[in-house]
Amino acid sequence: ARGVTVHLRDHDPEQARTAAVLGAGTDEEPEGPVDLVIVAVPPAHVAAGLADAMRRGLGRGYLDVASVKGGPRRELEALGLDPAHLSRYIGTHPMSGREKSGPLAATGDLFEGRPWVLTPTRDTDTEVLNLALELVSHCRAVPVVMDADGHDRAVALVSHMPHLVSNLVAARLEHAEEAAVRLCGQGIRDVTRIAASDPGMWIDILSANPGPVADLLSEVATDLDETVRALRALQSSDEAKRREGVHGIQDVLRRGNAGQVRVPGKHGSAPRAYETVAVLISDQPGQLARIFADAGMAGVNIEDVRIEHATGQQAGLVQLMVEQKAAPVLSAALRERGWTIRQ
Ligand SMILES: NC(=O)c1ccc[n+]([C@@H]2O[C@H](COP(=O)([O-])OP(=O)(O)OC[C@H]3O[C@@H](n4cnc5c(N)ncnc54)[C@H](O)[C@@H]3O)[C@@H](O)[C@H]2O)c1
Ligand SMILES: O=C(O)C(=O)C[C@]1(C(=O)O)C=C[C@@H](O)C=C1
Repeated sequence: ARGVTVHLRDHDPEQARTAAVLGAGTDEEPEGPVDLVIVAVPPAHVAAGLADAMRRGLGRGYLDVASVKGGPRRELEALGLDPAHLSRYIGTHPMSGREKSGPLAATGDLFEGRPWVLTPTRDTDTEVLNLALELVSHCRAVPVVMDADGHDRAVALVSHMPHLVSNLVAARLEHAEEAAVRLCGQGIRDVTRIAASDPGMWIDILSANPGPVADLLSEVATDLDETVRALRALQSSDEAKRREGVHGIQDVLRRGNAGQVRVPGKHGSAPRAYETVAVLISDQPGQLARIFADAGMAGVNIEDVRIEHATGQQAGLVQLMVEQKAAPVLSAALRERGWTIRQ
């Protein structure tokens, strides 16, 4: 979309072909070295993939997008490459992804407005840093410079520990009664979405960052113990104990609120208050595309979107987040085109 020629290569040629058909580039080999080689393979294969590309002189610059940065760099350094090769490498990590794998899960706007971490060292060639910055800019992401180990500590907090917590919550459902599971609403969908991710990829990620994640999970475990104690106190027949329990729970909820407001909004700044227009859709192909097209015809920009599926029903609720003044315009336009709007 930005006029850059992209050559795709995968150890499974079928994946590269599918990505090419979807418009991600061409699966034909380049005629000579490319400007930038991007290695986007599971973390455990990153160092070998980079070293192989460097030895074959496939590009002027090399980067990877793995979710961990310290391990792949150290593995690459241990492979005994020429230092001139190493200076042409920069480790990066776009802070956006999907719980599904492969080209069919890809979307063109995945990185828009998201942080994209770059981990240059003193030896990184300026031209390579600039190529990486150009890539981030093409993807409309926001560059953030960090050192590799600082990055790994940060993502332990904002990505790796939450991933495990999501799995732990989802694991409670494995043998739960069907009568309970059918009641799943949006809250548990939000909390467990990422638990659908590829376990192989996550074993690689967690194996490369076990210490910081274990430290954080141990803090969560302490909080859990205190929360369980507070809940047990709420069951007590002693009034003073029950009050203690209420304080304990209030404390957890207050601390949760205080942490949640620190989560940045879509464009990296404080979350913005959008108005929600909720539209009822039937479970048929093309419904979402029609809503988006109708919103576009009404001149309304959709800032965010959420979909709630009702269990066991052929219908769902699409929540369109728009600027406050655009909400009445969108509601009226969609009603006029036959959509049912939920207040
Ligand atoms: N999915 C996310 O949420 C996310 C977000 C940011 C970064 N990342 C990182 O991006 C990288 C790729 O993840 P993904 O989600 O795109 O995975 P994916 O499974 O969608 O794609 C990985 C591709 O690599 C191919 N592959 C595997 N081993 C290979 C090898 N040795 N040589 C060549 N190709 C090989 C696979 O066939 C597959 O097509 C990982 O390092 C991951 O940590 C993922
Ligand atoms: O939202 C998702 O599905 C993700 O995969 C997101 C997520 C994250 O934790 O933020 C997961 C791992 C990647 O390294 C980067 C992004």
